This record gives sequence, structure tokens and C-alpha cells, in this order.
Amino acid sequence: MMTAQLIDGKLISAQIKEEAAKEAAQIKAKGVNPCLVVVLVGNDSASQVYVNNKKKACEAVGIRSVSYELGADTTEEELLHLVAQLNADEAVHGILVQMPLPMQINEEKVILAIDAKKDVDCFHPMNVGLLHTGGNGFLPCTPAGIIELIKRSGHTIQGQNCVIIGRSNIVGKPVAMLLMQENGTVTICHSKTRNLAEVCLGADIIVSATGKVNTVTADMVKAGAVVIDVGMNRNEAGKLCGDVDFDKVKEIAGAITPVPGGVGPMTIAMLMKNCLVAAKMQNNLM
Ligand SMILES: Nc1nc(=O)c2c([nH]1)NC[C@@H]1CN(c3ccc(C(=O)N[C@@H](CCC(=O)O)C(=O)O)cc3)C=[N+]21
Repeated sequence: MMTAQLIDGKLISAQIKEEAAKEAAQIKAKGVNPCLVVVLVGNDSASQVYVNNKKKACEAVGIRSVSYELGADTTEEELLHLVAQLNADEAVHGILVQMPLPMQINEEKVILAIDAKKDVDCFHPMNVGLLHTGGNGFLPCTPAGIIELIKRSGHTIQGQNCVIIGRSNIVGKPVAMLLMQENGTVTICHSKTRNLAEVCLGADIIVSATGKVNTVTADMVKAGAVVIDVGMNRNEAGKLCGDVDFDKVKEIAGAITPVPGGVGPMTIAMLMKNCLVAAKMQNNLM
């Protein structure tokens, strides 16, 4: 029995990519050819999958995509040199350096080196700061995808109790900011939070981003709550699964995202939107 509404990230992301394709055509009609460069260092197999998905999305939307695949032994200096070259290239609008990077490379240094105007991940401290002051421009891809999933599946954020589990720079913290901007009442929980189950039981919306299987179990979910699963884990059988005990939670929740097919595809759809924002910003089309 399935009581909860299944929030279809594949379907919603397809709609967003369709909208982006229309906008890409308009931008091209003005003589600008949006272009994303993805840089992958090393040969992590999960990263390969994501990078391929990004390429496919670019093709579908009509964004030129170029990828650089560098060896696992690439030095920080070499990567920074490539970033500088891409910063200077007027034909390149978006630069995405796939994380995580091999340990000889300082990720923060690389993020800082990317021109903030080309930072389609919205990881650069300038863009993070703008996000916090309500500034416009880039939105962080996974958090923005979560907001779209909630809204486009018919749920309101305004006035709702939103509980986030996880405080990472790429999901927990920025999604808190976006939910607050949507007038949600936000609580951020993490590994040191006391009475996590109790806090979650008060939530109308739960966002789990811990990377730990079974972070959210049925006893933690209020009847009818919206449950967004950002986890990307492998279970004992090697199968991709989220943070949420899906089979049991779906009997209690009002709506739930699956993994795969939930937040993941949305991240890529929102990346496409940021690439168009980048192309417009750099050509005074905003
Ligand atoms: N600079 C940078 N930017 C990122 O945005 C970034 C990154 N580094 N490093 C890794 C994470 C992870 N990430 C995903 C993107 C798409 C799916 C995705 O498409 N998932 C599909 C399929 C997953 C599969 O089949 O393995 C799904 O959930 O249905 C997942 C994860 C982007 N990330």
C-alpha cells in the first residue's frame, strides 16, 4: 500500500529542462551561445555518472557542453591554471569543477579561483554571501531543486515547520536559507542534535541530507508530512538508496521523493538554469 504522494523528480526536472530549452533558444537568437565547462579530476565512478547526466541535460536544453577529464594525479597548480584559462575565455559562461577533488588539491582554493560570474554551482563565497542577503543571480542547484520539487508538487512552504537534517555547505545550510526566503520556519539538525525524532515529529516538511541510510524512520514522521530525501547511499546490496526508510515512511508521509528519481535529476535541471543565468549575466541580457 502506498499512501503518500510520490514526488516525481524525473518528471518535474523534464518540465524545467523544457522551459530552459525555450529560454536557451531566445538567448541564442540574441547571438549568445550558452556554454558550460565541466572539469572532472580522477576517475570516481559515481562522478562519471553525474558528469554524463550533465552532458545529456545540456544536449537536451541546447547548451554547449565541454568536458575536461584530468588524471587523478593532477596537481593543484595545473587545475588552477585550467580554471584561470576558462575564466578568461569569453565563450565559456559556466564552470563546474566536480567535487570531491583528489586530496592533493584544496577544494576551497579551487572554488575561490572560479570567476564568481561563472560559478554555476553557487559555491563561491561571493555567491553564497549574495544568497544570504537575498541577492539575485545563481541559486545553489540541489537546494533550488528541492524548493521546486515542493512547490511544483503542490505543497506550500509559507508558515510550515521545515526540519533539515544535515548542515553541509552544499545542501543543509543553503536549503535552510531558501526555505526561510519562502517564509518557512526552519530548524537545522545535525549529528549533535538531541531528540532528533521529537524535532522531526514537529515538521511539516523534512529535508534529509546526511548521507546515512535510515536517518529518517517512520516513527520520526508526522502523518501527512512532506519528506525530501537528498541522500545518495549504497545499501548492502550495492543498490542506490537515500537517507529515508522509504517503504515504511511512505505509509505515514503525505508526500515523499524517491532515490533515484527525486532530488538528483532536479540538481541537474537547476544547473541548466544557472548556465542560462550565467550566459545572460555575461552578455547584459538580464
Ligand atoms: N561541483 C559539483 N557540483 C555538483 O552539483 C555535484 C558535485 N560537484 N559533486 C557530486 C554531487 C552529486 N550530484 C548529483 C547530480 C545528479 C545526480 C543524479 O542525476 N541522480 C540520478 C541518478 C543517479 C544514479 O543513477 O546513480 C537520480 O537520483 O535519479 C546525483 C548527484 C551533483 N554533485
